[in-house]
Amino acid sequence: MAAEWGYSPTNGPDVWARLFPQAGGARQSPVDICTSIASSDSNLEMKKLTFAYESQSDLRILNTGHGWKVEAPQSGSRLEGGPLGEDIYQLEQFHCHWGETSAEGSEHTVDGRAYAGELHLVHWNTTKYQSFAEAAQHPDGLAVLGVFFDVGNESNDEIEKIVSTLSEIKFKGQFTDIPDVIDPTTFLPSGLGYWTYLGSLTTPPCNECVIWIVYKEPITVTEEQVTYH
Ligand SMILES: CCOC(=O)CCc1ccc(S(N)(=O)=O)cc1
Ligand SMILES: [Zn+2]
Repeated sequence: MAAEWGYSPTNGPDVWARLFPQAGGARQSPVDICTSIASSDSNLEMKKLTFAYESQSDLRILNTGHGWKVEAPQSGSRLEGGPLGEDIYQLEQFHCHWGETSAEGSEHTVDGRAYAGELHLVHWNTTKYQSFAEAAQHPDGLAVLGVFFDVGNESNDEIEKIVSTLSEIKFKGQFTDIPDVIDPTTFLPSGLGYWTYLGSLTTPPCNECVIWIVYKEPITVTEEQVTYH
Protein backbone atom coordinates (compact mmCIF):
# COMPACT_ATOMS: atom_id res chain seq x y z
CA MET A 1 0.00 0.00 0.00
CA ALA A 2 1.34 3.47 -0.83
CA ALA A 3 2.80 5.09 2.29
CA GLU A 4 0.53 7.72 3.80
CA TRP A 5 2.15 11.11 3.94
CA GLY A 6 1.65 13.12 7.10
CA TYR A 7 3.46 15.36 9.53
CA SER A 8 5.35 12.90 11.71
CA PRO A 9 9.16 12.50 11.55
CA THR A 10 8.76 9.35 9.47
CA ASN A 11 6.21 10.62 6.92
CA GLY A 12 6.40 14.41 7.18
CA PRO A 13 7.76 17.25 5.00
CA ASP A 14 11.39 16.24 5.57
CA VAL A 15 10.81 12.90 3.79
CA TRP A 16 8.05 13.79 1.30
CA ALA A 17 10.59 14.07 -1.53
CA ARG A 18 11.27 10.33 -1.28
CA LEU A 19 7.76 9.64 -2.61
CA PHE A 20 6.95 13.02 -4.21
CA PRO A 21 10.03 14.30 -6.10
CA GLN A 22 8.64 17.83 -6.57
CA ALA A 23 8.81 18.25 -2.79
CA GLY A 24 12.56 18.67 -3.27
CA GLY A 25 12.13 21.53 -5.75
CA ALA A 26 13.25 25.16 -5.69
CA ARG A 27 9.86 26.84 -5.31
CA GLN A 28 8.29 24.92 -2.47
CA SER A 29 5.50 26.27 -0.28
CA PRO A 30 4.71 27.24 2.37
CA VAL A 31 7.26 29.95 3.11
CA ASP A 32 7.91 32.47 5.86
CA ILE A 33 6.89 35.86 4.48
CA CYS A 34 9.61 38.32 5.50
CA THR A 35 7.84 41.67 5.33
CA SER A 36 11.10 43.64 5.39
CA ILE A 37 12.27 42.14 2.10
CA ALA A 38 8.87 41.84 0.39
CA SER A 39 8.93 44.40 -2.41
CA SER A 40 5.88 46.27 -3.69
CA ASP A 41 5.30 45.93 -7.42
CA SER A 42 3.62 48.97 -9.00
CA ASN A 43 2.76 46.75 -11.97
CA LEU A 44 0.52 44.67 -9.70
CA GLU A 45 -1.18 47.80 -8.41
CA MET A 46 -2.01 48.74 -11.99
CA LYS A 47 -3.71 45.40 -12.68
CA LYS A 48 -6.16 45.13 -9.76
CA LEU A 49 -6.80 41.59 -8.56
CA THR A 50 -10.51 40.94 -9.03
CA PHE A 51 -12.70 38.00 -8.04
CA ALA A 52 -16.29 36.98 -8.65
CA TYR A 53 -17.91 33.97 -7.00
CA GLU A 54 -21.36 32.40 -6.99
CA SER A 55 -23.24 31.39 -3.89
CA GLN A 56 -23.38 27.60 -3.86
CA SER A 57 -25.73 25.11 -2.22
CA ASP A 58 -25.54 21.29 -2.15
CA LEU A 59 -21.86 21.36 -1.25
CA ARG A 60 -20.19 18.41 0.46
CA ILE A 61 -17.39 18.58 3.03
CA LEU A 62 -14.68 15.93 3.34
CA ASN A 63 -12.48 15.03 6.29
CA THR A 64 -9.09 14.82 4.52
CA GLY A 65 -7.31 13.48 7.58
CA HIS A 66 -5.38 16.74 7.73
CA GLY A 67 -8.32 19.15 7.88
CA TRP A 68 -11.53 19.69 5.92
CA LYS A 69 -12.05 20.30 2.19
CA VAL A 70 -15.07 21.46 0.20
CA GLU A 71 -15.11 20.59 -3.50
CA ALA A 72 -16.70 23.71 -5.03
CA PRO A 73 -16.07 23.81 -8.78
CA GLN A 74 -17.64 27.06 -9.99
CA SER A 75 -17.66 27.52 -13.77
CA GLY A 76 -19.11 30.99 -13.22
CA SER A 77 -16.32 32.14 -10.90
CA ARG A 78 -13.42 34.33 -12.04
CA LEU A 79 -10.15 35.29 -10.37
CA GLU A 80 -7.99 37.54 -12.53
CA GLY A 81 -5.61 40.50 -12.63
CA GLY A 82 -2.85 41.25 -10.15
CA PRO A 83 -0.09 38.62 -10.61
CA LEU A 84 -2.28 36.44 -12.87
CA GLY A 85 -1.48 38.28 -16.11
CA GLU A 86 -4.21 37.97 -18.73
CA ASP A 87 -5.39 34.53 -17.58
CA ILE A 88 -8.65 33.73 -15.81
CA TYR A 89 -8.72 31.28 -12.92
CA GLN A 90 -11.76 29.36 -11.73
CA LEU A 91 -12.55 28.17 -8.19
CA GLU A 92 -12.13 24.42 -7.72
CA GLN A 93 -12.16 23.85 -3.98
CA PHE A 94 -11.45 25.42 -0.63
CA HIS A 95 -10.00 23.89 2.50
CA CYS A 96 -8.48 24.75 5.82
CA HIS A 97 -5.25 24.09 7.74
CA TRP A 98 -5.17 24.42 11.49
CA GLY A 99 -3.12 23.18 14.42
CA GLU A 100 -3.46 21.46 17.78
CA THR A 101 -3.76 24.87 19.46
CA SER A 102 -4.64 28.33 18.22
CA ALA A 103 -1.00 29.34 18.71
CA GLU A 104 -0.18 27.61 15.45
CA GLY A 105 -1.81 26.06 12.44
CA SER A 106 -1.26 28.33 9.46
CA GLU A 107 0.99 27.02 6.73
CA HIS A 108 2.54 30.36 5.81
CA THR A 109 4.12 32.43 8.56
CA VAL A 110 4.74 36.19 8.62
CA ASP A 111 8.10 37.28 10.06
CA GLY A 112 8.20 33.92 11.83
CA ARG A 113 4.71 34.27 13.28
CA ALA A 114 2.15 31.53 12.71
CA TYR A 115 -1.58 32.24 12.72
CA ALA A 116 -4.24 29.98 14.22
CA GLY A 117 -5.18 28.63 10.84
CA GLU A 118 -5.22 29.32 7.12
CA LEU A 119 -8.00 29.00 4.56
CA HIS A 120 -7.04 28.19 0.95
CA LEU A 121 -9.29 28.95 -2.01
CA VAL A 122 -7.85 26.89 -4.86
CA HIS A 123 -8.34 28.05 -8.48
CA TRP A 124 -7.10 26.72 -11.84
CA ASN A 125 -6.15 28.48 -15.09
CA THR A 126 -9.07 27.96 -17.48
CA THR A 127 -7.55 30.24 -20.12
CA LYS A 128 -4.68 27.84 -20.84
CA TYR A 129 -5.73 24.42 -19.55
CA GLN A 130 -8.65 22.04 -19.96
CA SER A 131 -8.84 20.61 -16.44
CA PHE A 132 -7.63 21.10 -12.89
CA ALA A 133 -5.44 17.99 -13.17
CA GLU A 134 -3.78 19.34 -16.34
CA ALA A 135 -3.33 22.81 -14.83
CA ALA A 136 -1.61 21.29 -11.78
CA GLN A 137 1.19 20.11 -14.11
CA HIS A 138 2.17 23.67 -15.15
CA PRO A 139 3.98 26.54 -13.35
CA ASP A 140 1.02 28.92 -13.86
CA GLY A 141 -1.66 26.31 -13.50
CA LEU A 142 -3.15 27.16 -10.11
CA ALA A 143 -3.80 30.30 -8.09
CA VAL A 144 -4.48 29.92 -4.37
CA LEU A 145 -5.86 32.68 -2.15
CA GLY A 146 -4.58 32.28 1.40
CA VAL A 147 -6.52 33.86 4.27
CA PHE A 148 -5.13 33.76 7.82
CA PHE A 149 -7.34 33.05 10.83
CA ASP A 150 -6.92 35.17 13.96
CA VAL A 151 -8.70 33.97 17.12
CA GLY A 152 -11.02 36.51 18.72
CA ASN A 153 -14.43 36.83 20.36
CA GLU A 154 -16.32 37.14 17.09
CA SER A 155 -17.55 34.00 15.37
CA ASN A 156 -17.34 33.98 11.56
CA ASP A 157 -20.81 33.09 10.29
CA GLU A 158 -19.64 31.57 6.99
CA ILE A 159 -16.96 29.47 8.66
CA GLU A 160 -19.60 28.39 11.19
CA LYS A 161 -21.71 26.95 8.34
CA ILE A 162 -18.70 24.71 7.59
CA VAL A 163 -17.38 23.75 11.02
CA SER A 164 -20.89 23.07 12.39
CA THR A 165 -20.88 19.94 10.17
CA LEU A 166 -17.53 18.55 11.42
CA SER A 167 -19.10 16.45 14.17
CA GLU A 168 -20.61 14.34 11.35
CA ILE A 169 -17.21 13.61 9.76
CA LYS A 170 -14.99 12.64 12.66
CA PHE A 171 -12.90 10.24 10.58
CA LYS A 172 -10.64 10.57 7.51
CA GLY A 173 -12.50 9.94 4.27
CA GLN A 174 -15.95 10.78 5.63
CA PHE A 175 -18.20 13.18 3.69
CA THR A 176 -21.29 15.07 4.73
CA ASP A 177 -23.59 17.64 3.12
CA ILE A 178 -23.38 21.33 4.02
CA PRO A 179 -27.02 22.37 4.52
CA ASP A 180 -26.39 26.07 3.99
CA VAL A 181 -25.61 28.19 0.95
CA ILE A 182 -21.93 29.21 0.91
CA ASP A 183 -20.61 32.40 -0.70
CA PRO A 184 -16.77 32.22 -0.89
CA THR A 185 -16.64 36.02 -1.17
CA THR A 186 -17.48 36.23 2.53
CA PHE A 187 -14.28 34.35 3.47
CA LEU A 188 -12.12 37.23 2.25
CA PRO A 189 -10.92 40.03 4.54
CA SER A 190 -12.12 43.59 4.02
CA GLY A 191 -8.56 44.85 3.45
CA LEU A 192 -7.39 43.35 0.16
CA GLY A 193 -3.65 43.96 0.43
CA TYR A 194 -1.68 40.78 -0.32
CA TRP A 195 1.72 39.19 -0.77
CA THR A 196 2.31 37.08 -3.89
CA TYR A 197 5.00 34.63 -4.97
CA LEU A 198 5.49 31.62 -7.23
CA GLY A 199 5.28 28.43 -5.17
CA SER A 200 3.81 24.98 -4.89
CA LEU A 201 1.11 22.84 -3.41
CA THR A 202 1.89 22.78 0.32
CA THR A 203 1.11 19.08 0.60
CA PRO A 204 1.90 16.12 -1.62
CA PRO A 205 2.25 15.85 -4.55
CA CYS A 206 3.83 19.34 -3.92
CA ASN A 207 3.55 20.31 -7.60
CA GLU A 208 5.32 23.61 -8.33
CA CYS A 209 2.25 25.02 -10.05
CA VAL A 210 0.86 27.67 -7.70
CA ILE A 211 0.74 31.45 -7.94
CA TRP A 212 0.24 32.27 -4.27
CA ILE A 213 -1.81 35.27 -3.18
CA VAL A 214 -1.72 35.57 0.63
CA TYR A 215 -3.90 38.29 2.14
CA LYS A 216 -2.18 40.50 4.72
CA GLU A 217 -5.31 40.99 6.83
CA PRO A 218 -6.52 37.94 8.77
CA ILE A 219 -10.19 37.17 9.37
CA THR A 220 -11.39 36.64 12.94
CA VAL A 221 -12.81 33.33 14.09
CA THR A 222 -13.41 31.91 17.55
CA GLU A 223 -11.13 29.38 19.25
CA GLU A 224 -13.81 26.68 18.74
CA GLN A 225 -13.98 27.39 15.00
CA VAL A 226 -10.31 26.69 14.48
CA THR A 227 -9.26 24.09 17.02
CA TYR A 228 -11.76 21.40 16.17
CA HIS A 229 -10.57 17.83 16.93
C1 LIG B 1 -2.21 16.84 -9.24
C2 LIG B 1 -3.11 16.54 -8.10
O1 LIG B 1 -3.26 17.74 -7.36
C3 LIG B 1 -3.91 17.66 -6.20
O2 LIG B 1 -4.41 16.65 -5.78
C4 LIG B 1 -3.96 18.97 -5.50
C5 LIG B 1 -4.27 18.83 -4.03
C6 LIG B 1 -3.89 20.10 -3.31
C7 LIG B 1 -4.58 21.29 -3.57
C8 LIG B 1 -4.20 22.46 -2.88
C9 LIG B 1 -3.16 22.41 -1.96
S1 LIG B 1 -2.68 23.85 -1.12
N1 LIG B 1 -2.61 23.51 0.45
O3 LIG B 1 -1.36 24.17 -1.60
O4 LIG B 1 -3.71 24.86 -1.38
C10 LIG B 1 -2.48 21.23 -1.71
C11 LIG B 1 -2.85 20.07 -2.39
ZN1 LIG C 1 -3.95 24.28 1.59
